[in-house]
Amino acid sequence: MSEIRYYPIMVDLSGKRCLVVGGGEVACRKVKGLLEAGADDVILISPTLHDELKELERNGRIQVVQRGYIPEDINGANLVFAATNQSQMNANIADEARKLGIWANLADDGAQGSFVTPAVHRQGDLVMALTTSGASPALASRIKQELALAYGDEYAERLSVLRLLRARVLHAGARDGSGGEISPAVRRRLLRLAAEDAEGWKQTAWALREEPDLAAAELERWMESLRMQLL
Ligand SMILES: C[C@@]1(CC(=O)O)C2=NC(=C\c3[nH]c(c(CCC(=O)O)c3CC(=O)O)Cc3[nH]c(c(CC(=O)O)c3CCC(=O)O)/C=C3\N/C(=C\2)[C@@H](CCC(=O)O)[C@]3(C)CC(=O)O)/[C@H]1CCC(=O)O
Ligand SMILES: NC(=O)c1ccc[n+]([C@@H]2O[C@H](COP(=O)([O-])OP(=O)(O)OC[C@H]3O[C@@H](n4cnc5c(N)ncnc54)[C@H](O)[C@@H]3O)[C@@H](O)[C@H]2O)c1
Repeated sequence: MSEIRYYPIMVDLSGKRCLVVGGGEVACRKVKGLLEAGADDVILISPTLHDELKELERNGRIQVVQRGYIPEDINGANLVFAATNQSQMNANIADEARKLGIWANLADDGAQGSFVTPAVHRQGDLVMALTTSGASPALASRIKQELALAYGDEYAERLSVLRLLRARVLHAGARDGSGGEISPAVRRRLLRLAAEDAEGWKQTAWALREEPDLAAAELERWMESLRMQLL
């Protein structure tokens, strides 16, 4: 086992400057992962550029500085990805980042960085991120594919309905079908039951998609049927 035990967190990247150094396949994968996560301030430094990076620059998704890295580049960065094919250069970038208290990722020597990037499966609000702590990135990628099969696109819809139900149940003074206030203990049980209910959300999801005017009524119907199950 590696000596590093990683702590997973989910970071909101909006307004955070992400600096990617290198313009090859690996830098490109890191950039795409950042953009998928909503990063809006991605700067890439590299003398050569993968085609997809050129396209992302043309579309204004990232800023590119086409030259080799210089130490000043790191100023103002919140996260740094050192993904050049020069291991000494990657190590220097990581040293500078460490001195400045900036978090850095090293593509060629994960353990020397302050964080590693996980393999990620997304379906709407569902975000599954996993790591093998550097033991086998290829297995991380494989497990991600297995998760993608088990957690397909219905999970995006299921979560959008659960989010609505949760807001409705937690809404201050939420009432049940007969006008009684729902107690905090019952709310918790109701929300757990809703998460376990593999079918109940589907009617609301259908309404949201096809007949938005019916969605609120469908949500009430589902909540009421869950509440009846608690009695
Ligand atoms: C998960 C993923 C995320 C991403 O990059 O977005 C990711 N690597 C992926 C793929 C992949 N990388 C490599 C192969 C070839 C097979 C192999 O070598 O095993 C494949 C497989 C492929 O290409 O299919 C080579 C490789 N990777 C690292 C080193 C250097 C070293 O060992 O330190 C070398 C040798 C370089 C060389 O040969 O010189 C290092 C790291 N790679 C990590 C993440 C971090 C640990 C994560 C973990 O263990 O879970 C870590 C430590 C640092 C980091 O990059 O953050 C992404 C899958 C994305 C997806 O499919 O969604
Ligand atoms: N973490 C991972 O998932 C993973 C996977 C495969 C490889 N790797 C490692 O990552 C490194 C990069 O892989 P790649 O396939 O993208 O390599 P690559 O050779 O395709 O690209 C390297 C890029 O770095 C740029 N570069 C070189 N010196 C630079 C400098 N001084 N400043 C800025 N940019 C510079 C090059 O111009 C090029 O664009 C490899 O050397 C390998 O060790 C990591």
